[in-house]
Amino acid sequence: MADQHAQSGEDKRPTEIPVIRWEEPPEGPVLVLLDQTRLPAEEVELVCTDAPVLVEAIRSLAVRGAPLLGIAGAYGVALAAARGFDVDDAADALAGARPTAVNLAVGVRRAQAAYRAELARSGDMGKAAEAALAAARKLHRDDAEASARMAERGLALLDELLPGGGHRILTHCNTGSLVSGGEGTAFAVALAAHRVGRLRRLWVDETRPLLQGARLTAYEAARSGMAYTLLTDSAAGSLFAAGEVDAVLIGADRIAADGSVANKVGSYPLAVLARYHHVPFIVVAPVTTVDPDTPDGASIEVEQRAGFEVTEVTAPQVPVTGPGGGIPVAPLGTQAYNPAFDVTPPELVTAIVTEEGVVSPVTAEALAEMCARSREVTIG
Ligand SMILES: CSC[C@H]1O[C@H](OP(=O)(O)O)[C@H](O)[C@@H]1O
Repeated sequence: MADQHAQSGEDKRPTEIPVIRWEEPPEGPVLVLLDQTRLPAEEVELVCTDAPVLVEAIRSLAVRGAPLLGIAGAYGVALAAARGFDVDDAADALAGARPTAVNLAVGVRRAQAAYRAELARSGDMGKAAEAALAAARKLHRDDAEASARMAERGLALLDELLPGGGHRILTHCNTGSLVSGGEGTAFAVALAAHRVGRLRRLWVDETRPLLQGARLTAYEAARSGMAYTLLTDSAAGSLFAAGEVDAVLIGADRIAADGSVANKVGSYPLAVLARYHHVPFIVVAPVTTVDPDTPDGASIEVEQRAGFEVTEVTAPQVPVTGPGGGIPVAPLGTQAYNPAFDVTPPELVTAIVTEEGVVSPVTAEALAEMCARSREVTIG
């Protein structure tokens, strides 16, 4: 099978530009983002001066991926506070920008709570703004640390489940440095395996309709020097049938209390294929993605996105004619079904890998115990 072997470059972060950074130029603080809608063709920075600009960046997926959304949301609250905007209005707009990834609201509310607590304590809005920024910076640091621990735990699990090394991993969407304060979630595990010579190949689902796999994961894989192969989402089944997949590694946007996993649309079919072909289906996500307040999969709000993302493709070098600003690939007026995520039931999940530990089998009790342990660590 033809391999797309990445050019043998040294292992480096997917871009020379940080995915997200806070800056304080003379004209006032800004949040600078790597615009992920422009990758892989261009590394373009997006400068956010207030919450509404950041809300649009979240909605357009210029900044995306559950853990990074939490970090960006927290910085967004700090930005509103630092620039004297209404913090509660900004927090509500940011938390509601995308409904499925619980991390977004978690990050926003943490920074908002820090702001409110300091304002109540000191009555000083400047100190309150600094408290919100400190909360955002802590979330950023904590996620980087969580990413490293998930990579370590995930690699250990792969080695346990697949003795002999030479793992052939299939992944979906994008879960690397572009969704994280560190090296990501599921992709970080593949990267760890690559670095110790135990990744034989990364199979990369293109991930229609927004092609996070083709545009972003292939980009990160190429920069890492690992062997990877891009495939259409519909080709995954034949890979399983050919015995070419040793494990599936995916991220998550929200994990309900019963262990149901919301992730990029196309994840559930992979879980069914994995079960049928007796292949481990592993979810890698920080504890901030587990939502004890969402009881089960049916309670997860799945973001429905605009149909033109399905009926059109965008190619910057080609004049666009479609109502969505893209090139129509379906008759004009075609209605499209475009859920951004789907939900995998816990019984199809082999393990959930977090920075606090591995939950397997996935039960509500095991998840609750892991979350309680995490809170003890956080509070401690
Ligand atoms: C590990 S978070 C990455 C997660 O986010 C992606 O969704 P989106 O690109 O719409 O933000 C996808 O669900 C990934 O698994």
